[in-house]
Amino acid sequence: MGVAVMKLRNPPVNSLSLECLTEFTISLEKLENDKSIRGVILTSECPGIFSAGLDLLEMYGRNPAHYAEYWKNVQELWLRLYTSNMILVSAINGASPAGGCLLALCCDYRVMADNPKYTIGLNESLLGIVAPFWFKDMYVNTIGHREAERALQLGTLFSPAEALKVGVVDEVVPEDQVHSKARSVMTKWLAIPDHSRQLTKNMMRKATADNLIKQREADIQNFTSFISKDSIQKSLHMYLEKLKQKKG
Ligand SMILES: CC/C=C\C/C=C\C/C=C\C=C\CC(=O)SCCNC(=O)CCNC(=O)[C@H](O)C(C)(C)COP(=O)(O)OP(=O)(O)OC[C@H]1O[C@@H](n2cnc3c(N)ncnc32)[C@H](O)[C@@H]1OP(=O)(O)O
Repeated sequence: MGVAVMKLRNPPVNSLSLECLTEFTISLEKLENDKSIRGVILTSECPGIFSAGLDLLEMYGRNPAHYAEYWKNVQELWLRLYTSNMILVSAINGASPAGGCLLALCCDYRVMADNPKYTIGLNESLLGIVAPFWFKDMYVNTIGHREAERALQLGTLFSPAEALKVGVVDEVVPEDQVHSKARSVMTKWLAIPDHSRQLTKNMMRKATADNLIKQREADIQNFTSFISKDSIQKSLHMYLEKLKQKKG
């Protein structure tokens, strides 16, 4: 039926390393150029994890040129996903913090597994960093200004039930039904003529995408100088240590 399934596979936690981001963007571009493909189901092959978001090791202890290169690729993936002409449905089969949530938010419809261990949200403030304006814009577009304001400040990671209530996801289903539900949602969306759906999607999303496009270079510079600060590097160090200690 012209539907591709993209499975994120970067063990152990599907963090979005530079290599992973680049491969993702290229795969997406190929699908976009394949006229037989009308829809993509985005899911994960890592058990219990949709995506741990941006790779913290790409943002910690590197040089400014690396940060700039990394951020350019984060922007590129976001622009491609958010403005895709294809129907994107995410089958969220695990934890989905920060950049993981961002991937899901780019989709046209989000189905999440009903497992309270899985959480989703933009938790950047918990790491001592700030979600960029275009993450924020997409959050506001999805859940409204007040909910986004609160969730961004608190770095809220929502359980599936909470995510459904606030509108971060569209549907929560038993874990073993995530994929079948994503497929049935896709079938419904495929019934809409592509041209009218695509024009409508473009009308809804263009202003948000253009907002980044017109200041991409400045955004890269902001990110690079922000992430290079000693205080921010210190926060990231502490967060990485906390992740390590969780194990021991
Ligand atoms: C003024 C403003 C201007 C500009 C904007 C500025 C800044 C914006 C900057 C950045 C925005 C970033 C968005 C992001 O996506 S940041 C990433 C946020 N991600 C997280 O907080 C998730 C952290 N991870 C977890 O919570 C958990 O790992 C988990 C729930 C995903 C999985 O838990 P598990 O118990 O199954 O696994 P762990 O033992 O915790 O982890 C295994 C292994 O993986 C490492 N790891 C986890 N997450 C990441 C990651 N995101 N990047 C890199 N590595 C990660 C973890 O440390 C473990 O490593 P070791 O095995 O100990 O080596």
